[in-house]
Amino acid sequence: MSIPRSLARLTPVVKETFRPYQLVKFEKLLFTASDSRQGHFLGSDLPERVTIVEVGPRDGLQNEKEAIPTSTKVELIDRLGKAGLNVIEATSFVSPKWVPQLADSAEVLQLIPKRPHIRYPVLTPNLKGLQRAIAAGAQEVAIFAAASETFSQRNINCSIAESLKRFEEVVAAAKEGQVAVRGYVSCAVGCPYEGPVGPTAAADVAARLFGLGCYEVSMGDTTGVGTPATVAAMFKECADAIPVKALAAHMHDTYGQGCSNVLTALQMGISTIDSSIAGLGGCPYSPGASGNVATEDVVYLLSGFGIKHGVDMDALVDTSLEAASGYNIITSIQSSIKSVSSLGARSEPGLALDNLEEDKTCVAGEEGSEAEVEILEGSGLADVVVDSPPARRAPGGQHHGDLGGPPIPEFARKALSEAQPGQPSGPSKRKKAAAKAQAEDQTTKDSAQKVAAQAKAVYNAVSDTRFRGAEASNRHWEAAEEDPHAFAAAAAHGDNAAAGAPAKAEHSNRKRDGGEQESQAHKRPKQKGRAAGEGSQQQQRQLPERRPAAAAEAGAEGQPPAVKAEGQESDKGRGGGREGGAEGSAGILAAVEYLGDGATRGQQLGEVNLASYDSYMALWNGLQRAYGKSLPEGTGLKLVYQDSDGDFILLQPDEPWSHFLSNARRVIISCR
Ligand SMILES: CC(C)(COP(=O)([O-])OP(=O)([O-])OC[C@H]1O[C@@H](n2cnc3c(N)ncnc32)[C@H](O)[C@@H]1OP(=O)([O-])[O-])[C@@H](O)C(=O)NCCC(=O)NCCSC(=O)C[C@@](C)(O)CC(=O)[O-]
Repeated sequence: MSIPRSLARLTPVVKETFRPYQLVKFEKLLFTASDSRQGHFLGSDLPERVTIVEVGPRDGLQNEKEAIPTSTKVELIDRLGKAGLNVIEATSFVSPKWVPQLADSAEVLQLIPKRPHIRYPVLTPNLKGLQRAIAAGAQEVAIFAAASETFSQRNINCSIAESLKRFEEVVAAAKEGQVAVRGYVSCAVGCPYEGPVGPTAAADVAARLFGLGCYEVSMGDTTGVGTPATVAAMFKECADAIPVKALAAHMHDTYGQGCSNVLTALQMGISTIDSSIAGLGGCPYSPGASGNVATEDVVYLLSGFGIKHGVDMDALVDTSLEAASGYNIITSIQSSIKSVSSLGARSEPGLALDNLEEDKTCVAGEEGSEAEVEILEGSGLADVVVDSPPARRAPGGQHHGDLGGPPIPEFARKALSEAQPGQPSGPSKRKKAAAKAQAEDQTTKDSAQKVAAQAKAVYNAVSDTRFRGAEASNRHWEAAEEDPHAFAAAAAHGDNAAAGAPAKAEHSNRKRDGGEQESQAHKRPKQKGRAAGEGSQQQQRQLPERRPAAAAEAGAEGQPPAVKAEGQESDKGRGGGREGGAEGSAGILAAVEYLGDGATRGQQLGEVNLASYDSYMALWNGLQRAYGKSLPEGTGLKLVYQDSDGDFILLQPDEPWSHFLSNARRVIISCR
């Protein structure tokens, strides 16, 4: 697999993120249902063809912490087009102050080598965005409303009603310019600020957008909290309000429900699915939301049903691996976590169906043939050749992808079982041949042993890779506990965080799980947002103030935000019961240190009264105001705190505030 320089920065992390279809040529792995069952599932008619709207270049890249070069974005979009995706949401013409990652939208749109059969919609939040998009050559735009008031305010700085008024003029102007308009409804089942959203609220906004003239309305499970049950209820209500053909599903995968929710949408007759290459994505204004459902997973799901989608899986997977390695290490780790937890199930979609016809099932290597197993470059596993078909897991069998153990590729498992004395040895044809001629039997045994050895090597190497990853994380942690500054530096530095931050995020979440949960949105099994919320922090520096005016914030411009424990009104009722640390009856004092280089390393800056702040954003802003000017130019401010166990934790934007208050002993400002 050749990896273009501009796209790739192959990291060890990526080697751990593979899914079966990334190792084995797709068509050799896929299990499909028999022809007779194609298009039907549990009594529902599934669409014959699905349009995939690839949103990675927009939804994915809007969230990246590092600036992605324009040329890379253009290359990614072009490769996605070459892989067969014919609707690719290319970028956003939103305010660059709000989403700096997509500030080069005009250049991106202009530079994409346009292919006649491909559409390149772009997001436009207002008339200004539409005008910019049209000037850059857009032929299709998307407007985006929300079913939740708070999200609407946070995302586009206006109420739902105001946004719809705004969109009225956008749609009118677009029509005049013969530009097609798609609509989005964010938070269609849940809101990161308000919790569950009822189906009627979502359907109302969908109907309004459709009424304005959107040819299609994509229902967004922005935070990925939806399950087939809630998603079905939402789509049912929407389908009562607008034609099903005008509905699309835009699912995020925070809880691993993405594909299930996509299937639910398919069962309800929806034939347009949004997805994102490598599962990139999230929304800068939806703390904790993870990526969109991965395009590879959707393609795999569709292929399993024999539903047409027009995408070349191998080209897609190559692009995905390169995108994951070249763009965002953190995303790769998240997708690793995701794939580890569900790898077994993902590898065998057909097994969910009864009455599979053996003969119509493709496997990784027909008998007597060779299935080339493509192993990622540099993993030491290249050029493994397997000449045995894989075992198929009995329904209800163990999922080897579950956390706690490395996934065992199916073909490896089969080969290993063949090598066990007393085990049935492979397909019946081989058995018969062995019975006919002893010489042949000997050859078969030799071959099986060879395969077993190869498979074992694969398995060991896979285990090793994962094990090394875990070990690296542990080492990172041990080092962090010995030297908090080293940890803060590592956490503040994207590359170093690659090995340790997710582990810490998990660690931090485990800790948090024991603490008070502030809202539904925080009650998730694992944090899937950007580790340490770096993107949000970075953005926060550049964004207009959007915190409610009532939010408490001490400290005048240029002054430390709080240096005394007394006299803070907002301290009341907070911080009681905290042991140790500098804490007064009316305040929670935490030392503020600056993690710099050389002489500035570990410099004590002052103290902050944490109880003066009611949110992560308020604290961040206060510290930025107080100390930002004294930090070296270009310093990105990150917050690390030491908790009551002495652990150092990178403060995340969605950390339940009361938990943070009751645990933080020391705040360290780190920089990069
Ligand atoms: C809507 C606004 C613009 C309002 O932002 P605002 O600050 O309220 O707007 P304003 O009209 O007061 O303008 C403020 C400044 O922004 C400029 N401005 C204003 N508009 C534009 C524009 N279009 N392009 C370029 N510049 C613009 C404007 O000219 C002015 O510049 P200044 O005079 O200060 O120099 C802002 O809130 C914004 O850009 N928000 C975008 C947020 C966003 O992109 N969120 C992510 C996408 S939505 C999503 O991901 C969900 C989705 C779609 O995937 C579905 C799902 O998953 O649920």
